[in-house]
Amino acid sequence: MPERTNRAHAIIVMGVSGSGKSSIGEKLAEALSLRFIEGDQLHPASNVEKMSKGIPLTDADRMPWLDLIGEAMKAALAKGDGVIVSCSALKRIYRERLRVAAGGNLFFVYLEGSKELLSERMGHRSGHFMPTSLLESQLETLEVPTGEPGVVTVDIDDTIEDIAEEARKKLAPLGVA
Ligand SMILES: Nc1ncnc2c1ncn2[C@@H]1O[C@H](COP(=O)(O)OP(=O)(O)O)[C@@H](O)[C@H]1O
Ligand SMILES: O=C(O)[C@H](O)[C@@H](O)[C@H](O)[C@H](O)COP(=O)(O)O
Repeated sequence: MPERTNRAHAIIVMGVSGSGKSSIGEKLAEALSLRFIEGDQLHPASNVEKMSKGIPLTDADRMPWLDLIGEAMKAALAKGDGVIVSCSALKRIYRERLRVAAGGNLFFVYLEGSKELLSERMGHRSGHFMPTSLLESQLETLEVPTGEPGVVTVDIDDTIEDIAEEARKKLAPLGVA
């Protein structure tokens, strides 16, 4: 379990594509006065190209990307800054790698929602490289993090503001405020 202290924390807003990682991450960062990093922007070009073609990423594709996210969190924490990053973090081994990178000082906000709602939200998005056809493989790959240390789960069937507020309330007892 991450320590309860007043020091800077790293938070990853996680979930499958369309769950609202970018939207909630930005809102939560605003509420907690933390810097927000869009994890999608750290993907190597080859990953973006693959996803654009509707090809799911493999573990080998994701590892260099997770390491870049890990380095970004580590750099922020080293300066004493808290940071929020959006990252699908679908498997437990990915989350463990990210926890190690953040020196154990990492919390996850897991955005949980039905396939129908996720598909609807992905469908409404324009100009994004991720096709809705990849939702199926995202859901198959997802290992639900609920119950792991430092994880809070929030339901996405709400407004962006209320979801971010729910996440903030659930993080507060863990020492993240
Ligand atoms: N709670 C919400 N209510 C309504 N629309 C939402 C909500 N969360 C996200 N969206 C919209 O759904 C789409 C996917 O959200 P996004 O933040 O890009 O998700 P992700 O980063 O997980 O792929 C975007 O068009 C976004 O504006
Ligand atoms: O691990 C993965 O397969 C990808 O990282 C994926 O989960 C991620 O969601 C994409 O970057 C698409 O971006 P959005 O999540 O913003 O749709």
